[in-house]
Amino acid sequence: MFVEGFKVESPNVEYTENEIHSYYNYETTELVHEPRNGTYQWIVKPKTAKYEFKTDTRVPKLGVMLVGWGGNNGSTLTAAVIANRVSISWATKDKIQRANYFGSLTQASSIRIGSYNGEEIFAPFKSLLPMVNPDDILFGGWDINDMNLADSMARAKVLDIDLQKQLRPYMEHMVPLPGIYDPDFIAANQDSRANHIIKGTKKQQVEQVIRDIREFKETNKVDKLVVLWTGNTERYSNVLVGLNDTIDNLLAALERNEPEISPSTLYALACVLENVPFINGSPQNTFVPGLIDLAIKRNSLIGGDDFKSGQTKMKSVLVDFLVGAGIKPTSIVSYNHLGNNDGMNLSAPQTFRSKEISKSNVVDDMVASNGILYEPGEHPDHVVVIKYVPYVGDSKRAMDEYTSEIFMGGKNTIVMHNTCEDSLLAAPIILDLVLLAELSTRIQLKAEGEDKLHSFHPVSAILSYLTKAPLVPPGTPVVNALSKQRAMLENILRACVGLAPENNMILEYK
Ligand SMILES: NC(=O)c1ccc[n+]([C@@H]2O[C@H](COP(=O)([O-])OP(=O)(O)OC[C@H]3O[C@@H](n4cnc5c(N)ncnc54)[C@H](O)[C@@H]3O)[C@@H](O)[C@H]2O)c1
Ligand SMILES: O=P([O-])([O-])O[C@@H]1[C@@H](O)[C@H](O)[C@@H](O)[C@H](O)[C@@H]1O
Repeated sequence: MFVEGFKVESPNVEYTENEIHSYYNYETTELVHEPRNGTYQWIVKPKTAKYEFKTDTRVPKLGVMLVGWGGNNGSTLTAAVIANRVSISWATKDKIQRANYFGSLTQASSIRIGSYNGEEIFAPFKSLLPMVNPDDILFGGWDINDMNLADSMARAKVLDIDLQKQLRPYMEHMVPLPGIYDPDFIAANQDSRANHIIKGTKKQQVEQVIRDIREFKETNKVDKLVVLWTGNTERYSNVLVGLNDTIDNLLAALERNEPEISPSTLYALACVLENVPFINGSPQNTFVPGLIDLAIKRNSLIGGDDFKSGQTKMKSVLVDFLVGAGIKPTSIVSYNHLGNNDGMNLSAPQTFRSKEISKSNVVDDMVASNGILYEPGEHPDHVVVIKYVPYVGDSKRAMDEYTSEIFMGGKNTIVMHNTCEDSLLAAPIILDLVLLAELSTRIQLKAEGEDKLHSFHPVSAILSYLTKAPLVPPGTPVVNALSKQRAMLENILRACVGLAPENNMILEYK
């Protein structure tokens, strides 16, 4: 059965006018590797760590500024939020379609809250904690191309024409702010698009972005702002001692107008200096070490990298299933072609390499988890191919082949074909990223022994479910298995309302 909402009644949970306060027992383990009876053994000691969570339940008026607002993802998301806000429905060849948020974890998935009279009861994921209603988000942003959002939506060729016609009046007055353009970091084929640029030195460009942020907040009277990069994939920046390896070196490099500082790093720098959350939806290494250190020093949320939307999301499910079932993937080939501007930009070797890295590393944690299947350092063959085929537009064709070793020398090959508008996969991911980033800034926690409540670590690991290459705090393990990422996120939010992790034991019925 599905219910619309719930309230927790517990001696460990207190609801006040503006807060939810929970006192939580975190059941974990402590491992030691010690001699026992003359030989070293791994000893597992169950441990209960007491935590306190405090969530500010005042939902802000949220502004979202997208870098690359005029792109396929940016225009599609903006269109979808408007369509939901005004409840647009439109004619398709199959039926009258209504706006929805399918593909969004926060808006269209559910959680189990328990059993009632022998029936499993589920509630909306978003009912766990007060979240911003996406219908209320105010969008803005930057683009190196000056096209308005209605024309950008038409250029993207993602949404049905009848829907586009209804949306045009809402979007034709939306024009991105000029963006920071550096042809050295994206494909040369993007040069004809770049007609809307912030002039000046890199430092002057950062200062302009800061002015843009302040003006957007003031003009729109938003309480909070999140900036998200959905611009073109850049090549990796060289990480060099003396350039971007420390805060001081990065800021000094900015003063010297060093060419090796990428546009995405400049936007991120502006946001960290303004304490505005910045999320990287692309695979490049925007977060160079000096920037990460600055974000930590200023406790300014950063998250990324690269939306996990399709082929890689499926990979992080399938490989988790195979390895978890004791089956040994030995060859993974991921091919796709698409014809949108993203695909055109990725047709350059240097930008493709950024994407190849984020699409390839996603199986590392799952492979490393099973020493029965894999020798130390052993990995499946893993190949990623992306081709640009203009005719198919945003309708990405993904073809995957997984070959595995199975019982008694057998082999199994799984082949998948997956076709859909890439932007219709990414747009709801962008929504979840900005909503969860905003929510996480309203949560404080304190472990037993800490003297006061504090925010999550500014390198936002709880966004991992939504990214191909999760950015995590230094020294933190990277988890890519989708089920574990979702469980981590859900269970942290459950802890904020004093609910135990969903352990699926259902002992009541065993
Ligand atoms: N399923 C998906 O669509 C998906 C999944 C994962 C990652 N991504 C990444 O999301 C990004 C956007 O994808 P898209 O399909 O919307 O691409 P797109 O090319 O349609 O949009 C990118 C937009 O960014 C603009 N731009 C480029 N550099 C800029 C800069 N420095 N400042 C401001 N604007 C800039 C471009 O003019 C363009 O309008 C890409 O990097 C892509 O790799 C997309
Ligand atoms: O998310 P996913 O389907 O694994 O990966 C996708 C790639 O297959 C596609 O070629 C690229 O254009 C998208 O930006 C996205 O990164």
